[in-house]
Amino acid sequence: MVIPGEQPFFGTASEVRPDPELACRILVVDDDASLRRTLPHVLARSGRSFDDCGSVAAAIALLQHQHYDLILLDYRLPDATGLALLDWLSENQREEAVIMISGEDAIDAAIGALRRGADDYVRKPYHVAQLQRAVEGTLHKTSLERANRAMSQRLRASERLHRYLVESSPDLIFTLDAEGCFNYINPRVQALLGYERSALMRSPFVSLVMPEDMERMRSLLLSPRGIPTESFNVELRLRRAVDDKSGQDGPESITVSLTGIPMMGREGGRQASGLYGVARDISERKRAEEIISFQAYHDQLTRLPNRVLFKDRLELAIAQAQRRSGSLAVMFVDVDRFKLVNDTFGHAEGDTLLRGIAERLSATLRRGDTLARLGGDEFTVLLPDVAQPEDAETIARKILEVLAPPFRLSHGDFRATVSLGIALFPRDGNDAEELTRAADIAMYQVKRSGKNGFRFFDPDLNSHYRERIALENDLRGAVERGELELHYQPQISLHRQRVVGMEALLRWNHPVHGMVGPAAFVPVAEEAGLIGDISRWVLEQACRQLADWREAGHDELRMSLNLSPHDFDSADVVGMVTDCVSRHGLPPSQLELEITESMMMQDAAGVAAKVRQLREAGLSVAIDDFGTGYSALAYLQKFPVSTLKIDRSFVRDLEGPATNPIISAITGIARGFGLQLIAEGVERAEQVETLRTLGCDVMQGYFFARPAPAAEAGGWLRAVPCGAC
Ligand SMILES: Nc1nc2c(ncn2[C@@H]2O[C@@H]3COP(=O)(O)O[C@H]4[C@@H](O)[C@H](n5cnc6c(=O)[nH]c(N)nc65)O[C@@H]4COP(=O)(O)O[C@H]3[C@H]2O)c(=O)[nH]1
Repeated sequence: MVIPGEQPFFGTASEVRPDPELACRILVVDDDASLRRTLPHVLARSGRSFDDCGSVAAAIALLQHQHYDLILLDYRLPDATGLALLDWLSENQREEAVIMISGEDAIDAAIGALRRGADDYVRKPYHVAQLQRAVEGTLHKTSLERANRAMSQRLRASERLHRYLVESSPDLIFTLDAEGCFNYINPRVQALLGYERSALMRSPFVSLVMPEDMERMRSLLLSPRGIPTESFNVELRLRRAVDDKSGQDGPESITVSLTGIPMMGREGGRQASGLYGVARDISERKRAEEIISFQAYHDQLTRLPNRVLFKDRLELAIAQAQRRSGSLAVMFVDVDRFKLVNDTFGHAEGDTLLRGIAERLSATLRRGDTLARLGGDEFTVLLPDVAQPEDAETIARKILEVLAPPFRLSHGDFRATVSLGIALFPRDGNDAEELTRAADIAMYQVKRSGKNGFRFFDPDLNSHYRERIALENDLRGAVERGELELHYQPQISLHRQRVVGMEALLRWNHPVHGMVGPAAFVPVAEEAGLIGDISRWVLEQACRQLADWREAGHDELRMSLNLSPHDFDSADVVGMVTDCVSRHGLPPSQLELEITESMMMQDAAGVAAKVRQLREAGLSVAIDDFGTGYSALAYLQKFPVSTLKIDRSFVRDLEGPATNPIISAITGIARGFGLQLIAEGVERAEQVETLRTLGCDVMQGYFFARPAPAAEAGGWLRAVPCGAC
């Protein structure tokens, strides 16, 4: 369809109103030269201009280059009659008005002229006033005709424009009669709903409405009062035609936003004579809204309800149970050793396992139950209708059973077990939070007592675990919230009279409890699977600090930091450390990782191999509590460490020079294996003396300095802490 030009429908006043004063050109065609001279004077008016000529041929020559408003045409001309010029004008579809002036008596001449399109006929001799009247009258008439033509043209253009706008609208536009039946509908209906326009004419609008919305629309459109008299906007679903030809079924309906505007009767009555409706297809938007809302309330990985939706459902179930004095159960399910799968086989395998577990759990539960994934390896179950605790117990057993067969992962089969805690409403809590926490505590008790089982909440153990769980919850996100800090304790060489190393020691600046030591939270972090992130943070901070101190000129300084046994569970501990060291441009030997003797003894995740790789990468490795375990010597063969730290307990028991055979043995071992030796926990001057005489040079302890923030520790690099002086 051609888009009609956008002209204003109402032209300017001057365009449509006839105005005799308007500029106008008049051509006088007469062989009488004196008449040609006189007429312009006689007919002169402001805005009028005149041309003249004496023959038909001369007139045609002028008309080929010029348009006139009026021609005063003599009948008899030397080369032809004025009729010839009239013929020419008509052949050339010219719009000039013509007044034929003639000396012919015969009425036929006048009739002939008027038939051929002359607008008026003046017979010679004429009175001047007669000619003037004829001229005025003709000009007035032609200007009226012109205005009329312009108006019709605009009307046509406007009609085309409006039709175009309605017919090519992306929205469905229609009108309904007073009975709610279509009496106009634009072609868009074909594309949107698949119906022929003609098929819908005279049929009721509600026949297109889906059953879910039918009642609403029926009462809106077909109330006893008839079509509504106020505009309205509703969302509704319209039925699509079944496409038999293409065989494609497509969606059964589309969702539209319908704006209805009543068309009031012409008499200005209160009754609407029909309805003008515009329906916009909002199916896409609706679908997007549904997806967004699904994502907001569901876990992406398993597509199970998430924490928010679970809480919502639980609150609803509690309200219902309260009303009917019923009971319900909440289960907290935590996958045992999940972190091991994730760390050893990678996240993709971890995800597969979680999806598999979610599927099996879903299949075990009934329709009304809710299984949710809270995040990580934690699932919760809401059993909204349990008559007695045994019912929940039966389901818990079923869950353990259904998980028993191994899961097939690409690395091989994995037997997943879960720890499951159960809380009952109203016995263990009155609201969603209390119940979930109680189930969590019960689950935690299962974990502590060997995992792979279930347990009901036991209020006697409540307060202890509550604290513990609160700590764990606080600890989540402590890194992001910037609550962790590193303090540094100097390691001093007596011989060199300076600080040769710093041990990075973790602190948690808790918003309520203040500065918390690692002993209070590192085990919790390890159990909760949070230690990996914390260790990564410690490594990053310590390396950055060492790089700063090196830049300040302390380029021989060594940095020690503690790794958790759990860090060695992770496949990429070596990569993580070497990457961090090289990112900060540190010589690897300047970073010392402290591991404990117990880690070596367990060697569960191949600690020995990883220590070897770390050593091969040039890093230093220290045994932190050397001498506290057994068979220390045997381990030294297997673990190529670089440093032994004499445990605090031996230093504490030092009584006098050479009285401690263990320390003598350790110093001997260090010498024999070519290892560095550090005594830790040195608190008194006598201990310093004894250690010195036993051959231990590097010491660390409160005697020299307590661990302190980097700014203070930096000061010891310039002036050795006083104990060493
Ligand atoms: N009584 C006494 N104690 C002294 C003396 N000199 C130092 N200490 C304390 O002894 C601990 C030495 O650290 P550790 O044996 O590696 O033992 C550390 C280490 O095993 C662990 N830890 C510390 N920071 C981290 C860390 O970043 N990651 C991991 N995984 N564990 C850490 O927490 C343990 C305790 O750390 P802290 O509470 O900082 O306690 C530190 C330190 O403050 C002294 O003269 N007398």
